[in-house]
Amino acid sequence: MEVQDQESLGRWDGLGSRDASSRTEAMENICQEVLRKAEAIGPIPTSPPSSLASGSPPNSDLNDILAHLLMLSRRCPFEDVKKSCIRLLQTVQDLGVRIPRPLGNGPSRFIPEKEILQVSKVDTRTQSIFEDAFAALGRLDNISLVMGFHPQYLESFLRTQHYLLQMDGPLPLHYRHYIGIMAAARHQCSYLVNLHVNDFLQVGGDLKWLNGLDEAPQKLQQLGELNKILAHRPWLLTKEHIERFLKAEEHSWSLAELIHAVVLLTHYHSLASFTFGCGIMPEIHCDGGHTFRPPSLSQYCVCDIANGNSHATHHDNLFGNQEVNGEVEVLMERMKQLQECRDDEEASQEEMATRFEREKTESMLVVTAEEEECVPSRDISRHFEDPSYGYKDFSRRGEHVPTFRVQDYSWEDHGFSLVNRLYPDVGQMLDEKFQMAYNLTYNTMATHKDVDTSMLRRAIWNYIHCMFGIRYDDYDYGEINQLLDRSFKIYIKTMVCSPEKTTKRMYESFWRQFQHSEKVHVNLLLMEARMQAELLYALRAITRYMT
Ligand SMILES: CC(C)C[C@H](N)C(=O)O
Repeated sequence: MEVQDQESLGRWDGLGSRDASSRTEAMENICQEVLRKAEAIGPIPTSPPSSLASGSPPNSDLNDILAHLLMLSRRCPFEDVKKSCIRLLQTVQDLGVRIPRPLGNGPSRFIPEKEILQVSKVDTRTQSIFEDAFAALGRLDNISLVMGFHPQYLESFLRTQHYLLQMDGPLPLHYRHYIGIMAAARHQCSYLVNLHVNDFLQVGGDLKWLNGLDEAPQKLQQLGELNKILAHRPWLLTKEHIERFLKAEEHSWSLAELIHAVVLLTHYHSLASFTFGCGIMPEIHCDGGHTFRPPSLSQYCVCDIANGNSHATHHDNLFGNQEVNGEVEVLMERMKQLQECRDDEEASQEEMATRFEREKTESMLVVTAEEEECVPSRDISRHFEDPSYGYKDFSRRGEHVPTFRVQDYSWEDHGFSLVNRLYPDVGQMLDEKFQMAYNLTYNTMATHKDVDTSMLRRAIWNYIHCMFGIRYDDYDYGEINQLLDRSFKIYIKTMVCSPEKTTKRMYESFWRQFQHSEKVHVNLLLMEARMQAELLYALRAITRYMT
């Protein structure tokens, strides 16, 4: 693998104890509380009260605990805790209390559960990363489970996220989660909104703020505009925007606070892309992740009943895969040819610039399909004003995206050192994470081994930057059209620009012969490239303000 020596990166600090016994004790306390509550309910009704018909039984405290126990019984990486949760649920059920069951099959709507869980079971390294993540947050979320396909990356991701959210830093803890909510809400990502609403309340956040940005402090309200621009048109950020933050008479921001906020915003915009891009399911203990209703036959797909399938991939066959045979080989052949031509033909600077401009303009015109509207499970629009301000508003009009030349402002030479100066360890962590995503390879292409995939991975990364107007003058953008086909571009464009519109069909229709782990790998590239692009614009504006 081309990645850095993982051991040298070390484990992240301050993650709490990995010793399971203290956790078990805490679990036992919860268990006893649940039992006490369960007994207090008294005789259990044989026919469900009307509130059950809507899927939510009356005692919501108890329900929360039961939902939590259910989550732990499925997701806790410590076997002993997991077992005691299962036992406890059983006991509660024996008392006649209805216990919840998970909705859906596993962490992703797109990837069969069996494939994801297999990975976490066999690999001891992944197992220990999962344990650390659990110890830090008291949960192992679906995002981490899916990223578990790529443990080196996951480790770097979690270390950064943990640092941004929980370690010493310029912004107070509840602000951090609130900013996460604002950023996720920009993309209607109820999955991330729900997670951070819980965290926000847990660190003492004020319930009132959740009614909308206008009920949050002035200081956070100021971020609304930045959130919007960064998420949809980062090239419009100017030093005047930055100035408004730093020079505000009241509620002004320090540079360090602003950098912290910018990193959080970009982190959650791109994580929303990953969430939709991989079809991440609601967490078991959150809204939409479980139900108290008994299973009803009508909810099953007939094919499931007929063939005992518990996941949805059998629908794949309906598309027929005749025409995709050989897709990988064709792509590999193209890579080989490009490699050969690279050596004997050099295009002029003008020609290279034209190729970039052409690709940039074309990328604006790739349409993201809109047939399947997504329904957010919680009313999150209240978290941000002006919900109409999205990518489509200007892409339809064919807005001109100015060109940003990396030789004038790059992450390596400029952005990195600015972040490092103002929020030291984070610069380092982001840098490691970017490199990890960019360099990660297993030298495979579907079933083929020992393939150098750097050309393909670079094309993906540069295509995303190209959509944001960012140009590398040593890259021949002609390669992109050779390597990325239409359905792949549609997926990329949707996932990066309007992630909430990503559909299962889009996920299935690109790279049909590739493994799910490779599609997740693609998502990591997309997510990190997007984050870096947004950051570059924000940091450039900050630098311009400072000089
Ligand atoms: C995204 C994929 C093309 C990655 C490829 N499987 C590799 O290991 O490099």
